[in-house]
Formats: sequence, structure tokens, C-alpha cells
Amino acid sequence: MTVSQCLPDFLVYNKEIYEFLLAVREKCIRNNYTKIASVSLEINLVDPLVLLAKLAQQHQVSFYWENQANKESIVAIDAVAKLEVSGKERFDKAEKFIKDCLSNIVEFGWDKVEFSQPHFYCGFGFFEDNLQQDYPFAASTIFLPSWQVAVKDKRCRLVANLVVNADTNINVILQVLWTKIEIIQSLAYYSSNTASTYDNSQRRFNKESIANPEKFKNSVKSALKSIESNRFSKIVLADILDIRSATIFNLFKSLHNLRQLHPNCCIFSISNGKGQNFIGASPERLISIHKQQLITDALAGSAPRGKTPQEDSANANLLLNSEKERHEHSLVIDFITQQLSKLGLLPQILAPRLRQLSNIQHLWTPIQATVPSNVHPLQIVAQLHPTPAVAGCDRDLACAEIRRYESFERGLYAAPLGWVDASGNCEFIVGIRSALIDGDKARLYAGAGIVAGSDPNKELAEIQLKFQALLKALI
Ligand SMILES: C=C(O[C@@H]1C=C(C(=O)O)C=C[C@H]1O)C(=O)O
Repeated sequence: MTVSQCLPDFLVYNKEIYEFLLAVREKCIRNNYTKIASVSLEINLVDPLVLLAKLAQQHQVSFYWENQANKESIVAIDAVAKLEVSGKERFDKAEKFIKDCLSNIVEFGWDKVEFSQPHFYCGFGFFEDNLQQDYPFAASTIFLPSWQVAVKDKRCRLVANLVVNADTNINVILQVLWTKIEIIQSLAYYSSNTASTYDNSQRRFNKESIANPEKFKNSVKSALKSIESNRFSKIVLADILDIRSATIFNLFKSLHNLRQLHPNCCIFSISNGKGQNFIGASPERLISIHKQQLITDALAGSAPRGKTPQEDSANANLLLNSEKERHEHSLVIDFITQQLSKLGLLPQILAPRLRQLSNIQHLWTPIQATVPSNVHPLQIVAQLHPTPAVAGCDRDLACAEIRRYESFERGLYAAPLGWVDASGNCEFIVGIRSALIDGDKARLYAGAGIVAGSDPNKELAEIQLKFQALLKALI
């Protein structure tokens, strides 16, 4: 085992943590309550993806998140508190759950360093309820992890959330903590030896049910008629691609491929603790709030990347100048600014630009605002989700039509996935360019915005291009 540079600090901390836990237990005895002791320590650099691969067990919920642009990656394993919730009030209930948990937390070692505090990890479904009875994830899941390891700017922080009550044996939980730290630090070796290359060595898939292209095109044609008759102005129609591999999908290698192939996207994985994972590489931020500064993306309007620089810039120019794509995009900007204004925020629209990914490019307009301290991040998520980038306009009608046209459960696809911390900071992406992994089976999801002027063949080509984001990475 490698000797940790931080080990001497742990020895010093050991006594302090022991005394802290003892004091927490004393209070529990006196007041007859249970507390969550949140212990935060700086540790040697490890790769959170390696921890996900080596430490997370199938029966444990987990969450993995990597944003290379922000130099941050996080793994959260197992839950000390978890809420599964459905229905209209799910965001309110999630906010209350988070506030209740926070009121029960006593902290050790929190400081101003990012990720020194506990985070709550959230996977909200696209719809408030699942219609497919056996869809493997709850309509919404929020959890406070037992273990959180986060890397930010090459500094690594562990947060252990430990349940303490009158009967807790402090020596035992301290031993558990100590052992976990040693295991985590021993994995630093694997982290520095993680292959940096993209591995597609064993890709042998049977495409079981290719998204039915004719059915998709018929849905687009039918939606276009409704748009012509002014029932709605936009609808985002999605399809699935089911594949089966000769062997069980390797989560670690697939996520590692995703981060190699899509370095400017947010790589994520959420596990339900029953063996299924929802993973992806999303280019779309729903909201990010840091120190009350909010930023959100209007991302809609797409074109393929070119094979040569000339073809690429020709495609980019067509996209930037297409009336149809700009209309599709402006519906998203208008919606986001209206929704933020309803919460009393003053949105500021930044200059439009292109979001260029490995095989596709999008029209992109970042929008920013200052968040008043009385507005919880989940109130903003509730107000924004689903935007017309993944649903349509009018939103309610588009959502009802999506359920009518699509014969599969969207579940976590195109839905808010992310985290909230104790200070009102948060990061949520929209769960697109994603797949549900279940042993040797994977279901890939992709959708496209339909507006007046959409061509069913081009929309089909667009979703096939979007499937490639995951298809190239899965192994
Ligand atoms: C719905 C998806 O992507 C969304 C739809 C887009 C479009 O129609 O142009 C572009 C980006 C995303 O907001 C998806 O990838 O599944």
C-alpha cells in the first residue's frame, strides 16, 4: 500500500474526530435523538471514477459526476438518508427533505473549500410519475451519501456522513472511517495509472430493436400537422435504441470512454442500488449556482460536425443563419427568461454561440442571474424543467403529446440530474445523450425538436447522430 502524505494529519485528526463524535453522542443521549456527523478531510488525489469502480457495490446507490471544464469530479456512494418521491410536489418535498437532513447534521472539518460540505444527489424523472411499472428508477430519488469524494482543481476531499445515536460505538465508527480512508488512499495508484485512451476493443452489439424509423417519422409528420394548425409551436420527440452486448457492460470503461470522447460534456452515472445505471455525457446545463450566481443554457438547434474544417464551418454557418433553427432556439430562451422572472430573478441573456461537440453542434445561449437567498435551487429546477429544449411549447400540451407519441418511459432521460449543497450551490444538467444500462442490455435515448419547417428525414438523421454519443462509448 502506498504511504499517504496525508496520513500524519489523520493521526492528529484521529483524536479530534474521536472527541467530536463523543460530544455528538453525548448530545444524542441527553436529547434522545439521532444525528448525522459529517466529517470532512483533505486526502491524497484519487480518481473518483476509480472509486466508483472499486468501492461501489451493486446494492448501494451511487452517483458519479465529472466536469472536466470545471476541473471537478465527484463520486458519492451509499446513502445515510434517501427520499424516493413522485407527483407534482416532488421538488417541494425534495427541498424539505434536504432542509430536514441539514438540520440533523453536525459538522467536523467544514471549511470554505468547495466540496468540504455534504452534497445531496438528485435524479428527477422527466415526468412526475412513471407509467411503466417496472421502470428501474423511482420517479425521483434524492440522497445524502455515506461517502463522498470530490476532486476540484487537483485537490481531493472526503466527506463521510456517519449516523450517531445514543447506542453508537464511537470506536467502531472511527475504525470504519479509518479503514475506508486507507482503502481510498490505496487506490491512488490505480488512479494515476488509469489509461487515458479510448477503448473500443470489444464492441460487439446486437441492435435488438432499432428505433423504428418509420414510426418516428410518422410521429414527426403528425406533430407537424398539429403545429400547422397552431395546437402547439414545438414538440421534442425522442426514440430509443436497445442494444445487447455479448458480455455485461463495463460501467467503468464505458464512463472512461465517455470522458475521453466528450471532454466538454458533463459525464454522469446514477445507480439505483439494484444493478441498473443511468449514464451519459450531457452538453446541456439546466442550472449551476455558485455563490448565488446562476447560469443556465438555452441549447437547441442542431447540425452535424463537418468531416473537413470547410464542411464544418459551412454547417456551422447554415445553423447560425437558419430561420427554423433560430426559431427553435429562441423558444427556449423566451421560456427560460419568463420562468426565471416569475421567481423574481432578473435574467441576463449572454451572446449566442455554438456548442461544438465531437459529432454534432448546437445553438447555445447562456443566461445568467443572481439568486436571492430565499430562493432554493430546487424551486428554480421546478420552474425550468422541462424546458422547450426537451419538451416543447406550450409545455403542458407538449408533455401530454410526448406521452401519446412515445411508447417508452422517458424516466431519467432529458430530466434534471445533479447535486445541491448546504449553502445553496448546485449543478444540474439535463440527462440527454444518455443510456440505461442493465447487465448486458443498454437502452439509448435521443430526441429532436420539431417546429414548423422540420423535415422528418432530417430529424431522424439527427437522433441517429445523437445515439452515436453513447454507442461509441459503450463497452
Ligand atoms: C433532446 C435532445 O437534445 C436537445 C434537442 C436539441 C435540438 O433539437 O436541436 C438540441 C439539444 C438538446 O436540447 C437529445 O439529445 O436527446
